[in-house]
Amino acid sequence: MDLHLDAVTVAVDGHLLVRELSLTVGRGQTVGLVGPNGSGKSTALRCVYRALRPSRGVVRAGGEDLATVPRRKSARWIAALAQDGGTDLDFTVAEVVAMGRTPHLRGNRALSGRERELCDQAMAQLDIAHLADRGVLSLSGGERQRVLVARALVQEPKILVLDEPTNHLDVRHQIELLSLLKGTSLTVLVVLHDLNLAAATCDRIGVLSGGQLFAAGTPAEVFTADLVRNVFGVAATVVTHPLTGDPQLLYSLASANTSHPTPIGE
Ligand SMILES: Nc1ncnc2c1ncn2[C@@H]1O[C@H](COP(=O)(O)OP(=O)(O)OP(=O)(O)O)[C@@H](O)[C@H]1O
Repeated sequence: MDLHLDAVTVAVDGHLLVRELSLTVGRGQTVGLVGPNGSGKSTALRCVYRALRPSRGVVRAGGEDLATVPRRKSARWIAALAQDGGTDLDFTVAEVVAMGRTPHLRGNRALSGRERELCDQAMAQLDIAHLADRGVLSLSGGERQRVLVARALVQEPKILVLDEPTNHLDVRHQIELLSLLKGTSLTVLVVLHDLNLAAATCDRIGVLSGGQLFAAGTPAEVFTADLVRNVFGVAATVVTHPLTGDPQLLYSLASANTSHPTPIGE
């Protein structure tokens, strides 16, 4: 299922948080959204998983305007890992993962054998099977993050929306999660702060600055020294990864520009 943001604008209390954002994630593609803190990435994602309704513009999934799709139906299509996702209640890991099936359940129906197998598979894939009976409140940040990704996979969505999914993850789990995203046939829109991991993972990149799309294209098209300087205010050298051919950015601490770049359009 493809995902299309068409001139999405979000205004809150007179502030434009996202302006005229148009972005397409083709079926099965992984598109990364990058940009400085406060540039509107999470706000854009919230419009996709319907935590927020755009003030103007349309979000379409499979050609249908999400604003007109019943919530139960879109909950089956779209799984989200939000920045502040999770629960304050001490469910077990297995229970939280099984909650991913909620949009598919009617009444009090118990999980089928296939659904339980799906949960076990996701827990094994995210390396949390050994934590199945632990309360989620006792987990480390990275363990909890992996539980939430497993819950999203168990939902068997067509579209996966993830806001900084590598938060709290050690380097092995970051690589494992992003390899999983790269290998999946799902349509994925993911916010990432690590530009090198974004370049290695994503088919296409959208760069937000000041709530607007500053650039979009393949990682090689987008990640140039000029762009990184203009958008992030940082000097970087772009090299090609010797094994994968992906563009990778080398930074030097001495090159940090402490004056923040001016948001586009101001
Ligand atoms: N309800 C609100 N009222 C006013 N401003 C808001 C509201 N929600 C978000 N903002 C502001 O909108 C801007 C965009 O926020 P958003 O969370 O989308 O940024 P982001 O690019 O995801 O940032 P980060 O990289 O720090 O997670 C920020 O400056 C934020 O303070």
